Amino acid sequence: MPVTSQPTSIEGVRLYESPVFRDDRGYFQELFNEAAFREAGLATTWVQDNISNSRKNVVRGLHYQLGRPQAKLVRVLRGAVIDYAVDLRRSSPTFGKHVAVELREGDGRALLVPIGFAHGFVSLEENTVMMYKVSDVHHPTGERTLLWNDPALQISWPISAAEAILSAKDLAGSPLATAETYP
Ligand SMILES: Cc1cn([C@H]2C[C@H](O)[C@@H](COP(=O)(O)OP(=O)(O)O[C@H]3O[C@@H](C)C(=O)[C@@H](O)[C@H]3O)O2)c(=O)[nH]c1=O
Repeated sequence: MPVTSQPTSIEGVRLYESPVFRDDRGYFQELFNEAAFREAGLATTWVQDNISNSRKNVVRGLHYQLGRPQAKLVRVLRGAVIDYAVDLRRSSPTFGKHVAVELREGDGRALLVPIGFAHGFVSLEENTVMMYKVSDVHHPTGERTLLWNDPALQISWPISAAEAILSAKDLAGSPLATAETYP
């Protein structure tokens, strides 16, 4: 069955949709079919699959890697998130701008976060499970965090800083003004 794709407000960030077959048992979906994604225009070679489980109001991000940058193909297996991709390509007309997309279990959707973007999400439900493919391996010394609630990003998060649950690393993220970026 074909995977369809649609653009977002930022060039290169795309939303893919796979058919979800529902019946009285529940649903079935092909999570990843290489040929179907290639037909839909996405021929990236993925080298690693990641999964995370988050309590409600967990914010992870906004993350990117220097040296070994990663494209990410992001979907939600349980619960729901608002997912964000922030353009960190200095030469881009949309530098500093972001796309926000709601992803939830059973929606058949996958968001492509290309190389050159920071990525993050907020979990809207308890035990939200996110799964994503990445195009390069984890490179701890190249990991960077863009400060999730830097006002310069103009992201309207659905929760306040007091409600958000973040890692120590993410609390200490860099604002856009001093963040290292991509060419
Ligand atoms: C990202 C990553 C982490 N780890 C380890 C390092 C650490 O001990 C533990 C938790 O790592 P973190 O706190 O960085 O996990 P997390 O905050 O979930 O990081 C992820 O956030 C989302 C938004 C992304 O876009 C991902 O690319 C990734 O950066 O897992 C790996 O072994 N491999 C990996 O690829």
